Amino acid sequence: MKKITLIYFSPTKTTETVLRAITQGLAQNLEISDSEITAINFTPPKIRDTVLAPFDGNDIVLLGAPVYAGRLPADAADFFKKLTAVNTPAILTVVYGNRAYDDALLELKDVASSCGFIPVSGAAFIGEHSFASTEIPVAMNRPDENDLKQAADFGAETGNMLKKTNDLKKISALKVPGNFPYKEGMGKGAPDFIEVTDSCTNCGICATACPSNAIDAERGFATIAEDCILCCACIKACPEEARLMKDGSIKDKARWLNETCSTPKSVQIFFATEP
Ligand SMILES: Cc1cc2nc3c(=O)[nH]c(=O)nc-3n(C[C@H](O)[C@H](O)[C@H](O)COP(=O)(O)O)c2cc1C
Repeated sequence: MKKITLIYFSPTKTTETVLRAITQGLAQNLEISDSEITAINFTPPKIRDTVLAPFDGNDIVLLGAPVYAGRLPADAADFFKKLTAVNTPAILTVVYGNRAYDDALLELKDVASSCGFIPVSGAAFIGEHSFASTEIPVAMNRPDENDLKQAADFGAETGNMLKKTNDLKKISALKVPGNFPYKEGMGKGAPDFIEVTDSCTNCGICATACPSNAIDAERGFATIAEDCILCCACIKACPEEARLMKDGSIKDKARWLNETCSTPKSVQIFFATEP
């Protein structure tokens, strides 16, 4: 009996939504019950201290992360690099905000391979841009119903491929777009771009949502700029909409994305061999 494990970083939850839809199609295709499915969401920093047992040939692992500056977020890459696997098929997914995914899927493939996974399929999905708001929309409401149908179909097609493949070691290497050396990624640290308004009720939901412990409860839940990774999870999680993007370089970037990346992009999927 096969087990499915989803391992993902997803501050604003679009990657999580896509991975769950892929899993649904895969599990249905391979007749794997819910009790054999485990989700490891390593967005909260303390989860990243966990050392996972090695995966083996009874596992199917889905790895997922958003695209940050055309790369994997550094925290996601660092966690993935600690995984180990022997003869384990991996399904790779990056989710990007309708600009481009550049080298992120290639980077994920390279990291997965270096951990011992056998990448069998890969995909780039579109998610609402982290910097987007109702005022400055970018890829709003993606993944939409159509994206999620494609995600489930992608999972099912990967299932078909796995059923036809007797020896994973014999499949050809997965090819995905991207270049090596990769684009320069982003480090930690952000401009002072978030304002906390009087609507804040000190509920602390923003601090819990933050993947980099960058919210200071002692200072009115202000963002600690040097620890911030710009993910905007705190803005999107606030039930009072008390966290706003200030005028400045990040808001300008959101406006640029709104003007430049408004044509909806399509999902792209890749298989190591024909499903
Ligand atoms: C710091 C940062 C950099 C980003 N860089 C890109 C990018 O290079 N290309 C792109 O299309 N989207 C980019 N995005 C948007 C995210 O990839 C997108 O919103 C994704 O759906 C977020 O995933 P999540 O909901 O799982 O957090 C970036 C977002 C952030 C916060």
